[in-house]
Amino acid sequence: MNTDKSVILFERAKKVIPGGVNSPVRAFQAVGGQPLFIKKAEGAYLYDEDGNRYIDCINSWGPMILGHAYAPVLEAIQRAAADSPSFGAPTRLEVEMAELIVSMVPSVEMVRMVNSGTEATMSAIRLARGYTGRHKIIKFEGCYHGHGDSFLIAAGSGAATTGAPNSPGVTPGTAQDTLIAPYNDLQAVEALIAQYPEQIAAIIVEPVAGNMGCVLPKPGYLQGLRDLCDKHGIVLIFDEVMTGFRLAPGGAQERFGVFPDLTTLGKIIGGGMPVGAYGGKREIMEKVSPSGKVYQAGTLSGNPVAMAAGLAILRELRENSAIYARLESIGDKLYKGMKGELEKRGLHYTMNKIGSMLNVFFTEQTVYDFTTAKSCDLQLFAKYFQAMLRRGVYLAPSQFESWFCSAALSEEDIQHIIQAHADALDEIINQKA
Ligand SMILES: Cc1ncc(COP(=O)(O)O)c(C=O)c1O
Ligand SMILES: N[C@H](C=O)CCC(=O)O
Repeated sequence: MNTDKSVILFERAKKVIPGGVNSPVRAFQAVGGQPLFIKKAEGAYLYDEDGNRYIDCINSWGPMILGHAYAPVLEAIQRAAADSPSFGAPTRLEVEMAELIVSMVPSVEMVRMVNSGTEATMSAIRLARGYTGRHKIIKFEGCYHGHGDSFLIAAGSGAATTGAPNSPGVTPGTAQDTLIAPYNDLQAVEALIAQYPEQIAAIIVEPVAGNMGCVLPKPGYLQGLRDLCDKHGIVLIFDEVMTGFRLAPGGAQERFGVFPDLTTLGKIIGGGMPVGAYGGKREIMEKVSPSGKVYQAGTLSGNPVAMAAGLAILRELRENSAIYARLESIGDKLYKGMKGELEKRGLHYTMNKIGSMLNVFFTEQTVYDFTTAKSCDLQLFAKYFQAMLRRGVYLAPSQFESWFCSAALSEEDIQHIIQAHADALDEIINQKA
């Protein structure tokens, strides 16, 4: 595979962009080799600068749920851009977007648009603090909520691969207000609440974690968090930046039937444009400025081009329930096919899956939190990643990320991925022996 153009671009990039990338995980540090520079994408495929084609199993980290260059989204973007890309004033599109989100996400009564998932989570905890008058928050080891200071403590995703889950630059004052518990451990949460009575403003959780690989909540875990929050006057925040509109039209909360006070959204709501949102109970959301005193603002918030793209995709997801059936079936086929290939070889590596999120963990332990996720053989994952890439399958370049399938994958693509997985296993296991 010739990747000369990517090699040259990376050399140029490293001179002018820290690490050569605009987001750390893209640098391939966890898997070796060097990143591919992508020139275009269509449907299920990415094309790099050298013209190589890859089946995309990340889909821009989630947003491209219906595949790349999806025609209704492109048309909506072009129409909106022709009217000028930004006004910095209220628009009809924002109202339609808010109405659509409220109609789809069960616990959201009011919503505020921002520009990224990070902004959404930062704003949500500020709001929870303003609402409760308390300072501390609980987050879970290996969960990632963007790069706000309060969240870069025991963080997953790229932070887990760069060896900096607790980022330098976060002040001790900020860090002391973030309390950490293992994912899926209700007793640890109870212990923190007992240790800091009436001091905890919010519990923020990925209802299905995707930033330590795909890790599912144990039965009763989310309801347990809900009950603890109700008992102790704590705001429950579901970070549905990944799971929102992916696991169901109403996200993980619809799928599990557990409803938070606040929800953070991103990725899919922008259809590939930079968007985030936070929303929830009216009583809490009305504390946001200018109806309330909790300040939050944004020059480009509710940007018309981003709203148009998001509306095009959300309308499709709301109106066409066959899409979710297709996503479930894709996830099932990949899971069964790939698991079958592991079993045929007597390999007991763990696979986790829900809907169209899944991944293979190179550990024999059941993976239910960050400690078990970290038991993976990361070198083996790196070899697997490279072996899949050589076979034209583009995975997230880290063990601590979920796969995100798109509905654009054909039966042929699914079989290609399963065959690539089988061949990659043979290659890396032979190398190991
Ligand atoms: C669960 C979760 N929350 C928040 C974020 C932050 O979103 P963004 O990268 O758009 O700032 C991400 C992804 O990065 C995420 O996966
Ligand atoms: N896990 C992150 C978001 O989903 C990966 C994207 C990034 O950090 O660039």
